[in-house]
Amino acid sequence: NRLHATIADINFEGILANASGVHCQTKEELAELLASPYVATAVTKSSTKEVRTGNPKPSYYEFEQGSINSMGLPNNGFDYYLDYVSQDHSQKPVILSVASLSMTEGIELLKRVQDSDFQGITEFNLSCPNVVGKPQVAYDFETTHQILTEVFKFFKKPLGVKLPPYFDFAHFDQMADILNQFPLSHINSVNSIGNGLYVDVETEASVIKPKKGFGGLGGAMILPTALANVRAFRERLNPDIKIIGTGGVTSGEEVFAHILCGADLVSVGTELQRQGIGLFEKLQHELLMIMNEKGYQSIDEFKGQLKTM
Ligand SMILES: O=C(O)c1[nH]c(=O)[nH]c(=O)c1I
Repeated sequence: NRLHATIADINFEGILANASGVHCQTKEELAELLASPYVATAVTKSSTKEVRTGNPKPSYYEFEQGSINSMGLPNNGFDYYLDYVSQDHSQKPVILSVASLSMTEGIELLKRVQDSDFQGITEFNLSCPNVVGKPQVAYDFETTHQILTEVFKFFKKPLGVKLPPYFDFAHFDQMADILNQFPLSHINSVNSIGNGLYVDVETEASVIKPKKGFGGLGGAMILPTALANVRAFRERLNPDIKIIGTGGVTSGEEVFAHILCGADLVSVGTELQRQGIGLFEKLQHELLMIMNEKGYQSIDEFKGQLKTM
């Protein structure tokens, strides 16, 4: 297969996935993703111990250049998703996303994953920007180091982390130094650009209700930030730590660019929300066309091979 990847000894046929949060709230949505021959894996909505309804609506808004969301971590509860991923989906791996409303809750949930029958990949979301009063954990390097130190005392299954975008080389360096201390299966980079603000000039108002209109940015406009983060971490991280590239994918071109920067899998959020599951066939077709034009048989021939001047 020309499009393949391996994370934590788990093989993926194809390289496309949903971004956590999109088309992954219910078992039906997850099953629909897995049923698509163009989807390599499904990532669950980040889950918390308790069921959450999330922030008041409207909490999602799309505009030409992308999207803004302040969903507020709505989810059907950890047990619901652990039950689903623990069922046999042998035809495809499923990634379980776990949120951390607090260090103690995150650790408790990961202990339950460790003690469960689930043998797949868990992704610890350290970057939700929309829980009122809660900071994005991964912007606090000391706390991130502390949490990962605690977690890896007991967690022996494949574990990755969902990271927010960073914007400073000192932060790329500091975060990579921390991550390289742990046997992580992968990082997923980037989460939305936190706390953007979209203003509707006609109504002179913000467009989502939570947090006076502040929310995470996604879609086409975040591509350069997403690619920079994928590239920066690929250059800095231990090669055993794989990368799921997320952010700004609307066509095969951006999938190609993510791989060129070092991504092993590529996940899609805003555009998936817009176009639905049919998008994956389009993305895979476009990627293969680009590879044919360039004479690449497999993505291994160009993965991480971004040229510089
Ligand atoms: O508001 C959300 O539910 C949300 N929204 C995002 O853009 N990223 C996240 O990690 C989460 I947990």
